[in-house]
Amino acid sequence: MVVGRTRMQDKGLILNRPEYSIPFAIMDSIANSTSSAYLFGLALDSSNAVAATLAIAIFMILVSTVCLPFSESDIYELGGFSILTAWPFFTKRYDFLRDNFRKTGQRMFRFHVLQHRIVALSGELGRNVFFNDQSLDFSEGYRILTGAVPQLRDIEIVSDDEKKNILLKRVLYLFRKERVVNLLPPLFDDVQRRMSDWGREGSIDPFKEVYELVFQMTVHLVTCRELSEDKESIAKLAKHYWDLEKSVTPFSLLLPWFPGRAKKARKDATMNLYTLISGYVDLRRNSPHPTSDAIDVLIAEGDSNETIVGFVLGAVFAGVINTGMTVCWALVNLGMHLDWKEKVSTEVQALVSNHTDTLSSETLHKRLSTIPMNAWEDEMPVLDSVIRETLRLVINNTLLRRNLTRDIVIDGVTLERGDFLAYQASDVHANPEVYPNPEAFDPGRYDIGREEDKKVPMAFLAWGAGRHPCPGMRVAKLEMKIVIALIFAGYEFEIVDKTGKRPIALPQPDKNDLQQARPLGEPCYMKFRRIVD
Ligand code: HEM
Repeated sequence: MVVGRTRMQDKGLILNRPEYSIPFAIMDSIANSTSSAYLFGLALDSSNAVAATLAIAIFMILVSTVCLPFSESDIYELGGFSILTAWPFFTKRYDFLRDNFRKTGQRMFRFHVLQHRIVALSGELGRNVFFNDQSLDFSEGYRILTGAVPQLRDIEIVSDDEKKNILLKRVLYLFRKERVVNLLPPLFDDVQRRMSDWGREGSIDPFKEVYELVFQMTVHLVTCRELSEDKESIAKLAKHYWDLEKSVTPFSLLLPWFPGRAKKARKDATMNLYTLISGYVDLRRNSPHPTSDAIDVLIAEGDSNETIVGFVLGAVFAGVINTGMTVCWALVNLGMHLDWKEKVSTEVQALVSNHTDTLSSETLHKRLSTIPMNAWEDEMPVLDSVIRETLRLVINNTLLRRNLTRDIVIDGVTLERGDFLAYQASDVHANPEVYPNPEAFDPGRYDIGREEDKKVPMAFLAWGAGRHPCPGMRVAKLEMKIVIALIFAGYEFEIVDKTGKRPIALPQPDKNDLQQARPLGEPCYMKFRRIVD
């Protein structure tokens, strides 16, 4: 492999590590202290303290950017001031990685976020190490570089649960097939209740209303009926999540210890989430009638309130975003590709007539809720391909790891212990050699005979791969199918722009919008008319 020279090498300027380790050691100590103002003997609430802290922060930022830590490197380093270079990593992550791979022409490049070194990887070799190497930690990268993950440590609730992979274990335990089967009827009730608020005819923003259906179902799956049936509590829960999301700014990620407004907003939102969810855990704990709802199951397992709340926070975060954006885009894609809309409609009609009594006077959602789990999983190949293609086009998250154990050498490049790694799924999902015409919505590319997703190893990464496949896949697919089946069997719909007409151009997701991937430019809407109750 041809390895890029560092910019500093190009300029004949190579600094050794010890020269930058001093200012970064100071930064670390500040970051690790509960408050830099206290470190310097000042009270937090005095305006002097805030000014002093701000001055220290600015000083440290300047020091860190001036003393850019270039080592004698075997990898292309992004030059410039590290803060400025890395800023788009926080604001426009998708573009940042794509553009720098294009610009450098390399399979790997490195940049700095203050004291952290991040290596962006691409290609088959990089992908293989990223997903399979045992030295790579799954959670550190997300915790440190992605602020929207709710963490109880922000409100000084400390538990060892994170280390024990509680979230993964509980998701696997709660989402067992035999458990999920019993949840089908209440999930259909949930969605139906919310959809009936849309009225019989009108127009909705799917990126709000359909997204909310997914939020509702996910909360039901990981908490209890009392919470999921209380519209006001659900709305509050959603608001606290958005408050948390809004509190994340590039500045708050770069200087998480800085006692500014963002830190306070984050703390308040996390506390509000904790109080709300913990209240429902107490409610279930004190109930004389245990149920099979998730909170009751976890109480029976002996989990503390902290563990249960930590699980709920993580599961809602992991569950809603990707499922929400995928089902919204699946509906938009189907609304814009009438041939596929027709095929899905035929498939849904067949499912309904094969598994329900079409002459029954029961409502549609009640009939659908009796369809066996196997039928949802095995008898919807067209919808499966539509979901897969939507995932390929929309879920191009930047996946993160941290190398915690030992140096790893890939193709002559050393990934040092402590380095963060970033891999963007579009590296393969948008590769025209794997997926010809990669921007096109073409669910047929997974058909037998074409099978483009099997052309190279790990060609389809929307559900993860290697050591960390998504444990929520079964439930996420089920949630999407519930929504799509209810819409296809119960409504006529079309995708329109704000004037009520079919958009001239195909709406495209904003891949830098990590929470919702809303359409770029003009919004689009779903115009509907109820046809079957
Ligand atoms: C369309 C929906 C979803 C997509 C596309 C998706 C995608 C992914 C991906 C790509 C990963 C691996 C991340 C990495 O390698 O860094 C992952 C992991 C994970 N997902 Fe999902 N996910 C979805 C829904 C869900 C749901 C509904 C849940 C549970 C409520 C969930 C829980 C998790 C958890 C706990 C992990 C971490 C696994 C581990 O620690 O090894 N996901 N997901």
